[in-house]
Amino acid sequence: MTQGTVFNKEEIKIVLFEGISQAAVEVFGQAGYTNVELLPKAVDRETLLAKLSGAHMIGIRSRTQLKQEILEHEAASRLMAVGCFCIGTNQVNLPVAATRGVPVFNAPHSNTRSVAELVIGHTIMMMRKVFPNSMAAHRKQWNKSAAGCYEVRGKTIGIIGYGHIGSQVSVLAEAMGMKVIYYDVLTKLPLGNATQVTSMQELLKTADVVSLHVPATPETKEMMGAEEIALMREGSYLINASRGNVVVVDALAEAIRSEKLLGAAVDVFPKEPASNTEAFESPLVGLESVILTPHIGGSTQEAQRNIGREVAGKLINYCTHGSTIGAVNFPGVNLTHSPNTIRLLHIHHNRPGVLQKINDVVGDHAINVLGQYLRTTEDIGFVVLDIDAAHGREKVSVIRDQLSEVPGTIRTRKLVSDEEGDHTILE
Ligand SMILES: NC(=O)C1=CN([C@@H]2O[C@H](COP(=O)(O)OP(=O)(O)OC[C@H]3O[C@@H](n4cnc5c(N)ncnc54)[C@H](O)[C@@H]3O)[C@@H](O)[C@H]2O)C=CC1
Ligand SMILES: O=C(O)C(=O)COP(=O)(O)O
Repeated sequence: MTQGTVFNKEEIKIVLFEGISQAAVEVFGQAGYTNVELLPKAVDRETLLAKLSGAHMIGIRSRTQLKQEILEHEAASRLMAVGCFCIGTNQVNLPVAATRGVPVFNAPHSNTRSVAELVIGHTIMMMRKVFPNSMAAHRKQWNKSAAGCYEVRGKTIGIIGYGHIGSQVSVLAEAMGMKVIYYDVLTKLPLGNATQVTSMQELLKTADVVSLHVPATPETKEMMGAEEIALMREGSYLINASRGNVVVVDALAEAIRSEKLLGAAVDVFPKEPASNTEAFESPLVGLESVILTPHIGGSTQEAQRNIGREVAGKLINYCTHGSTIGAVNFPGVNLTHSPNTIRLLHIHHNRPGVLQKINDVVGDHAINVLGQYLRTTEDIGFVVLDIDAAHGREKVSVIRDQLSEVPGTIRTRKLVSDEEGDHTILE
């Protein structure tokens, strides 16, 4: 019989990469998870593997790539859950994580306002040529001129991707007197006086400023190339604070050089330095009408603090209770305290017959099941069984062993609750 290894909360190894907020460490600490290592930046592959070794949970931001090779590496064999302390989860191979039984959590709202504010700032700065004039002033050069400078009032902003960020840009832009049109693959409720247009082409032909707020998907890869930029109005502007490979950067650089576009503001790049010590290279470097920011859309104290709390909370809920609410690649089961139970988690490939086998195993034992939960996605099934602790750990371990043998099983876990219902031990 496999008793499994017993880990108390303070033995659960958590590694947080990329300068995640101290707020996360505090939230872990308050919940009893004190074995937390906080690394200030993204690390290279070797260090990543070394840090992953023995880690139960990790936290990353947008730079750390959790590719198939990393997730399937021996070093990641203990990995139980991943927290993306950001919105984007494209840096993680989500299907592979799921088939390893590793739910991935993120913070879908916490930094959206910060991005929207930066985009508004970028819009005004671009249209007033603030950065080239400021840089000239730093060189002791006085460029007082109205040439090529415009108010944003009355101009049309075209938002591509009207989700959490795009819709907030919409509200803020309208408050400044801009007209808002947007394009989205889904029909979205227009906020204020914004208008949804039916094609991206229509938006590109109409807007004075185009702002991109789509996720990184195969469909959005290079969605703004030379052809699309050619459709934009002469003397218009482009903002990208979504993902670097949404725009063909060479095409954008050419449009700036030819003055087809009067300016651009870019926060994200196809290739970003892994850390602040690495040099930044881009075809846009040196084009003074392009505002370049180092992927800081979500980098505010407020956003980072909120993200730290939110994602740490989700990881704690998963580790302590098995709750997968908020996971982006996993069936969502909302679980809380369950006093005097032994909770078995069974993660499996969602294929016919697995559930029947699980029920057969449970049925073969005369046990009191206090709660049973099932959620599935197309590929993954997640069953949770709350078994009366009166049956004893030994018996439940036998059941767990048998459940582990069910064909299609990816992973099982056993959580033992104390009298208060806190599942303090991971076996
Ligand atoms: N610069 C930065 O620091 C940050 C960048 N981001 C990026 O911004 C992206 C958007 O964030 P949210 O607004 O929170 O996401 P969201 O999921 O709320 O909104 C995305 C919207 O894009 C739409 N969409 C998807 N594919 C599309 C397509 N092919 N054409 C048109 N619309 C399409 C969706 O229907 C949705 O309405 C994130 O995925 C992330 O990559 C997010 C936070 C910080
Ligand atoms: O939330 C996102 O998707 C972002 O792009 C922000 O990434 P970051 O946490 O600043 O590396």
